[in-house]
Amino acid sequence: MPALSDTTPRPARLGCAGCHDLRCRGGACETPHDASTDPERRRARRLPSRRGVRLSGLRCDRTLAWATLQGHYAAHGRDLDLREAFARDPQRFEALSFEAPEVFVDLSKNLVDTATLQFLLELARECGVAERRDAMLRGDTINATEGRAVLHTALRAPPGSAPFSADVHGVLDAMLGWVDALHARIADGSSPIRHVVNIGIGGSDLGPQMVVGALEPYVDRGLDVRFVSNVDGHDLQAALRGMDARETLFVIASKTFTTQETMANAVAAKAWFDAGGGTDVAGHFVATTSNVEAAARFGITTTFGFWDWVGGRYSLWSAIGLPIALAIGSARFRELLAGAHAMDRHFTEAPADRNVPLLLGLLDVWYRNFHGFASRSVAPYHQGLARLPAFLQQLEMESNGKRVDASGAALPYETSPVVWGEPGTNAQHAYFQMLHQGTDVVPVEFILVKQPAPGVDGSTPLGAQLARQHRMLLSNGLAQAQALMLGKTAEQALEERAGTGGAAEAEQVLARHRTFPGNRPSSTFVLDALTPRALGALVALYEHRVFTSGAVWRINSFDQWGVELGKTLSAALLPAFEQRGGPLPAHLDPSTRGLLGRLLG
Ligand SMILES: O=P(O)(O)OC[C@H]1O[C@](O)(CO)[C@@H](O)[C@@H]1O
Repeated sequence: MPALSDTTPRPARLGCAGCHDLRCRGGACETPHDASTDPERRRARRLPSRRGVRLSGLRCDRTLAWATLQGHYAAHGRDLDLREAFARDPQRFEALSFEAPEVFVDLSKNLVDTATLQFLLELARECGVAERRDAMLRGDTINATEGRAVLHTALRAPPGSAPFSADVHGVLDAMLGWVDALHARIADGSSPIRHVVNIGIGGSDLGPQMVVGALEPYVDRGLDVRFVSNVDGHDLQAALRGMDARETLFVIASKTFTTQETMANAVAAKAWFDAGGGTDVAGHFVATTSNVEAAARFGITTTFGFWDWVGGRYSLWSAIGLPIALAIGSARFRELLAGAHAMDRHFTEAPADRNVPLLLGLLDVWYRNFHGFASRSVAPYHQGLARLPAFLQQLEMESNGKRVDASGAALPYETSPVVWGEPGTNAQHAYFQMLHQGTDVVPVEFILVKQPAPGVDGSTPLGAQLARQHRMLLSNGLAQAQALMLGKTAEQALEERAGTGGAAEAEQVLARHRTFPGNRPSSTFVLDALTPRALGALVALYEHRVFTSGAVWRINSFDQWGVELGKTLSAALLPAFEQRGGPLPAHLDPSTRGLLGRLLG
């Protein structure tokens, strides 16, 4: 078989080899070009820049708006009753529902009124959210602890409209050209590739995996795209079961190309490929990374690159999106980018009081810091979005799960809520009991998609049945939001069982179990259809929402130092597992030592 790389463009250019700055054309670079080999200089380049930690605006809890919101919460917010609010204001739905590109958002079932939103918008103004957004879009080093700009928005901007446009579109065109060529060869029978296995973890897995699942009806050329992330070898084994090495393309996806799990799985994949009679590693392994040199050392010659200003959890728009493009084709990948760009423009241009990501981020602050709600549940009523909660866990909790501000000062207020969820209707039969009757209030986010997948229509008996099921799905989603808000009184519960003949006392007790407090908040997002464009817009909506709450909380939403300690300790423990039988390390705490003994014994 011809090597896949034969027809491929050269690896993506990653900017100046010395300073890794894409703007640098060599001659203008003040950093000696041999600096990349000098660890001291490399470290120095990563030091926080002063520019990055100089934050505009006030710390949120020192603003006037914060004090106003505290008063508003005590006077109106804490006791706001949604049922009364709707009875008082027949226009509440119209006043509190919003249009963003591709996504309609109903916030009217939340514990807010228009005054709450005005005070929250004032908070955003005092905290300098718009200034921070503009600094991000300009390419300022807002990720100060890593000395990096944050420019995922540039990845989906049309040519010439954002920083690094030539580089971004150079890689994008090369990657999509490569995808088109492979698809053409699959179509004319000259490529045996049938399966793609993306090996990556975190941002190099969750985004592409979520998108490929969501856009399954758009899968092109019948390519079967799978994802392997866990260092647990069962993950890889399960993904490869029944596959033929000659028909398999591996995408090794890692921004750093050093991540333990991904590297281990890549080695295992290579062993599987060799054992399966594969000979052409260069033709069956490609890499998506910002560390082209490491990919080359692995023996990979086809690499699509990206830049240090693309954070892992914001990277599905970059070369990390290769498995998405392989699954749905280049034109639809461009639609995904276009949808995200439309949301970027909305976030930049829409007036604050109609700016949906801004309002959602502020609502998160309201619930977290004033109501004290510690978690939010996301319930997509679409099986394709099954991995959305997992994707959002990384996006939101890795971004905003911080306890110091961007300058390192300890924060006296709470930051990221726990984000969790499952697709409806499955979630209803699992944890919705707690949402309706538990002791904690958990705001819920319902995501409803008006139209079923293309082809689900009444033209065949199966299509008609699936269309009916789609109607069931939507009625379930809508009903759950209704039930959370309306609840059921003890009197209603008693009334329902009137005449069933139960003893009065027993009926009273039962009614208490069958009572729902109601007044539980939810937001409902409505998409017309789960198209690539709509999904792009939805994901960008979440990205900007997380940016907004992070900016109010004054944290660096773009680093992730909290994942480092565990990695270091794991590397220190590994030798004990590898040299089985040797003495246990003496310095360990008694619990870790005891468990280690148990595992090694
Ligand atoms: O793409 P890489 O470099 O393999 O990193 C994978 C993931 O690991 C993390 O650094 C966390 O461990 C994420 O932020 C990132 O998405």
